[in-house]
Amino acid sequence: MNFEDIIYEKYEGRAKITINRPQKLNAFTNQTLHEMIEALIDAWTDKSVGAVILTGVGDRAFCTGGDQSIRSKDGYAIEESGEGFQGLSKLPLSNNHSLLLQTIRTIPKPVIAMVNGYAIGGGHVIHVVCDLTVASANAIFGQAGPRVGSFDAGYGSAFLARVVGEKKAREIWYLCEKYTAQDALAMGLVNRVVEQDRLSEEVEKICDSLISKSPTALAALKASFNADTESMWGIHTVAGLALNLYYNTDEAVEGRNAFMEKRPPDFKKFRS
Ligand SMILES: CC(C)(COP(=O)(O)OP(=O)(O)OC[C@H]1O[C@@H](n2cnc3c(N)ncnc32)[C@H](O)[C@@H]1OP(=O)(O)O)[C@@H](O)C(=O)NCCC(=O)NCCSC(=O)CCC(=O)c1ccccc1C(=O)O
Repeated sequence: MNFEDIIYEKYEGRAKITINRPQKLNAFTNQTLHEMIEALIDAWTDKSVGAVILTGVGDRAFCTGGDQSIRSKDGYAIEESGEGFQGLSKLPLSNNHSLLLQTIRTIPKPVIAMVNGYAIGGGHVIHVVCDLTVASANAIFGQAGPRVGSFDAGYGSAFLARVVGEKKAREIWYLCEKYTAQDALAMGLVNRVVEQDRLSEEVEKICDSLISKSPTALAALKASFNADTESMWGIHTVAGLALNLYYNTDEAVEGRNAFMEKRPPDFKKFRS
């Protein structure tokens, strides 16, 4: 597969996937997610690879979730996701996002999120399911769904609660505030915070350590850590169906339009 939305590199036992949509703060489309899944499967099946790095191009964003500019009433407009899209790119965005999360969890090699700026919305969820997260001091974390008419009621909420605790996870989703890298470190949302100019160096050091370890031991440990939360995949699948239906409502469209029109949303009339 030719990659357009990501940069995929392999070197010294690592596979590195870099989201390359800086004009949209590395927000993703179906095509982006499809490419990330394909790259992960390549890393999975390549015996020379011992660890995977996920990051975003530039120093402003890791990933800011779904590209709101191509989001329509039926979810995200597939026909606007680029010409010649095929295979997984034909699925609704939420399905591709779910498959990406599950692939990150299932690949029997450690996946490290290198967060170099905003990790927001569906982009935040991606780092949450990675095995490790290393953040630069300028990184900003948060969910945006209830503000922009979206939600991830699967791994995005349930697994987040396992990571930071119930109260904090509810706060993150309900209030849609932004958290600094130091906030994230304090709540156990990231493993390490380093100055921006040392981010790559720190991640490379962690990769050196990982690839010097027994790959089978790491794979077994990853599967074991996953086992306890595996049933969330079922919840996540139901939540994906609900999300696709929700995108078709006036309420969700108001959230999306408010973001695109740079105004506060007005959800009053949707209260029940
Ligand atoms: C990321 C921000 C906080 C950055 O704010 P700021 O620094 O003030 O910069 P801006 O001027 O806002 O942004 C610069 C520029 O980038 C454009 N942009 C930013 N994010 C997106 C995006 N996601 N899609 C499209 N475009 C984006 C922005 O419009 C500006 O463009 P100009 O042309 O220069 O005006 C802030 O930008 C922000 O809050 N962004 C929105 C993030 C967002 O809403 N993400 C989706 C959230 S949905 C969610 O949280 C749950 C759903 C979910 O997880 C999920 C599950 C399954 C499938 C998809 C999703 C999903 O994420 O939708």
